[in-house]
Amino acid sequence: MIPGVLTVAGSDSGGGAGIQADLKTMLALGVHGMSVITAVTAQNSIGVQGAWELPVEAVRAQYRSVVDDIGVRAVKTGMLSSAELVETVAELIAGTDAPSVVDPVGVSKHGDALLAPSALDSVRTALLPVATVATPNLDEVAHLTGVRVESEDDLRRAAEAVLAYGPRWVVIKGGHLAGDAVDLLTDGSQEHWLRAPRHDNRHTHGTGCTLASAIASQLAKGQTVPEAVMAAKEYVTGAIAAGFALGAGIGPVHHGWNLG
Ligand SMILES: Nc1ncnc2c1ncn2[C@@H]1O[C@H](COP(=O)(O)OP(=O)(O)O)[C@@H](O)[C@H]1O
Ligand SMILES: Cc1ncc(COP(=O)(O)OP(=O)(O)O)c(N)n1
Repeated sequence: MIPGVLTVAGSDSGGGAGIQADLKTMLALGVHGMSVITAVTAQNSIGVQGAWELPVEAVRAQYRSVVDDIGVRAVKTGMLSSAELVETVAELIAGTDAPSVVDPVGVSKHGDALLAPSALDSVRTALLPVATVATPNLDEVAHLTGVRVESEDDLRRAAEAVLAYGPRWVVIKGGHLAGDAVDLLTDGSQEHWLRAPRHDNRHTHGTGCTLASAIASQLAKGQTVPEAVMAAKEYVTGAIAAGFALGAGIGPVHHGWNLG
């Protein structure tokens, strides 16, 4: 049976990040992707031109439709926009018997806000505690914990600060540091350093969404968290290497790079 994976995230009209990146990743990794749309963005390679949240009852209804009938083997969250949506999604995940990958999306690559500042506390106190794996980037770590990562040496301190909010595992994404693309996966006792060569490719729109969806896809196929994160890192590294120009700005990663 093909395992089902659910993404709870915002729509990116340009197709590089958000729901669109998640569903493409899931197809490329051989799982059945399903979606709960939390917000719609007007977005392209140069930025986010507009964003509209869906009502809480629309999010709840989409989630119940999928989980109650089809069932899910893993859940991934992305753009949640408001405190009310963060708290609703946290409650839904807590009641679902499947691993969850929480990408605490705050701001797009172009600096456009995808989460209200007033929602940060709900991410800390409601969403992170129900995450199997949290995948913050360095900017999200700084906003959530106050820890500023300037080099690889700071990644362990950042991971400890995020783990204090309760996710079982955390991947601190060091993608915005100079040098190799190094991420740290830890549950507080085991540590796995994931290192890949930095690809000198400006077409990196959607890297974070792609990594988190790939982790959820591998978990749905029965891998352990370390196995899933290592396989996801390999997938996102290949997708970045094959990223391509589209529009006038930052193009998307190539989600189908592994399909031949
Ligand atoms: N230029 C790059 N070359 C190789 N890997 C990269 C590059 N940029 C980011 N990554 C990797 O992509 C993944 C997503 O990280 P990042 O881009 O920091 O996330 P986000 O999109 O949330 O800011 C991480 O595994 C990171 O190490
Ligand atoms: C709708 C939507 N969700 C999430 C993001 C952020 O995606 P990410 O993978 O972190 O990629 P960049 O925006 O950093 O390229 C988004 N842009 N839109």
